[in-house]
Amino acid sequence: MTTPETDAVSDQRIDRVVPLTTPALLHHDLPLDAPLASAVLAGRRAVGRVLDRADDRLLVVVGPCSVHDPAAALEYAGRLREAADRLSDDLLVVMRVYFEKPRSTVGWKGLINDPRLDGSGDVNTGLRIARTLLLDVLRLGLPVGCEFLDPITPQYIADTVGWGAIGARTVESQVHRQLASGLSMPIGMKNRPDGSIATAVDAIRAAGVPHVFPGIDVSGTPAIMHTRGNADGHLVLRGGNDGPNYDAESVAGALDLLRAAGLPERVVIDASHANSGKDHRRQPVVAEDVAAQLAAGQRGIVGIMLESFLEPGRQDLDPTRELEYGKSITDACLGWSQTEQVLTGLAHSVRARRATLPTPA
Ligand SMILES: O=C[C@H](O)[C@H](O)COP(=O)(O)O
Ligand SMILES: C=C(OP(=O)(O)O)C(=O)O
Repeated sequence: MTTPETDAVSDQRIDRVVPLTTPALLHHDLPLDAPLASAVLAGRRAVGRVLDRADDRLLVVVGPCSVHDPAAALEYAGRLREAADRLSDDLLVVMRVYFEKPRSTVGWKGLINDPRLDGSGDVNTGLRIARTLLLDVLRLGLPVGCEFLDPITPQYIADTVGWGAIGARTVESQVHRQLASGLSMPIGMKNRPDGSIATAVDAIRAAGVPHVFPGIDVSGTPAIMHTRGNADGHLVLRGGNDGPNYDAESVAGALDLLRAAGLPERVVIDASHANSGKDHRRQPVVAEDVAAQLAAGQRGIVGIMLESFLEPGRQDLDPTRELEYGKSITDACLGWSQTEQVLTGLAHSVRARRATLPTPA
């Protein structure tokens, strides 16, 4: 029996509750068929081989800071696919297809949360658009990379994902470390926004072992998840409040921390975020420095992340103005032509690094 008192206890700050579709329903409507599932598995294996240095190519996670217009993202994917094919001897290209944006304070939280870009929060539509695009990008022949932010959304989309990230703002969170321990793909742990690398190293260790925690299963039913641990965790250096951490000295320091923790000595360098001061024009500078480290024989750098879209820069989400096609509404991105130049330069440096290694007998 409810009374005014019992009614007044719960959900006092919940304005509305709207039913959410289940993961199983979304999978039913938008299935990952057998050929696409094979492509996802091949992508994950390829990433794993680069991380383990069984493959001497460079992992490149490249694409928009966030997807807000699936048509533009798909056009981008078409261009990236051609570049990825051309450079596939040296680069393993994964497209950033980011739908969940962690905000420093407030702001648009990504296409899953708000697909209409107007605060209406139609998550059902957001999930549907996101899964459709993920399948489309896979069909084009590119593995996809996502940040996992919400602990519920992975059941809706994670089957399509070849590489995942836990972001700088959530890397210390037990919820996200547990989540990573159960995710099926390699997960990059970013250093904290204040620059703490030790926190990301802790996250790799925490996600590397089994956990038990409440979650939802694919039918949407509350479930107790018993995970196996994720052995493919790795560090992503994205710079911090006190400056960048992509330089050779920072990389060496990060590799030392990993060694001391008994973890594989491998890092991915994020050329954007605090490594570029969010100025897209600095991403090529970071990439050149990384390329020089590779050419000098640094094998600890296994990958790089670039924020890139069709058009350079960024634009504000302003409801009174039409958005410019192919331009980021979150962080500033490299434009396409510059992206191609950066990718070509990285491929050269991978060849130079290969030349520094002894030829196998
Ligand atoms: O990658 C995107 C942003 O850097 C991240 O979401 C934080 O953005 P904000 O500081 O503008 O909120
Ligand atoms: C939010 C992101 O990065 P970070 O967590 O490093 O700020 C991102 O890569 O979109």
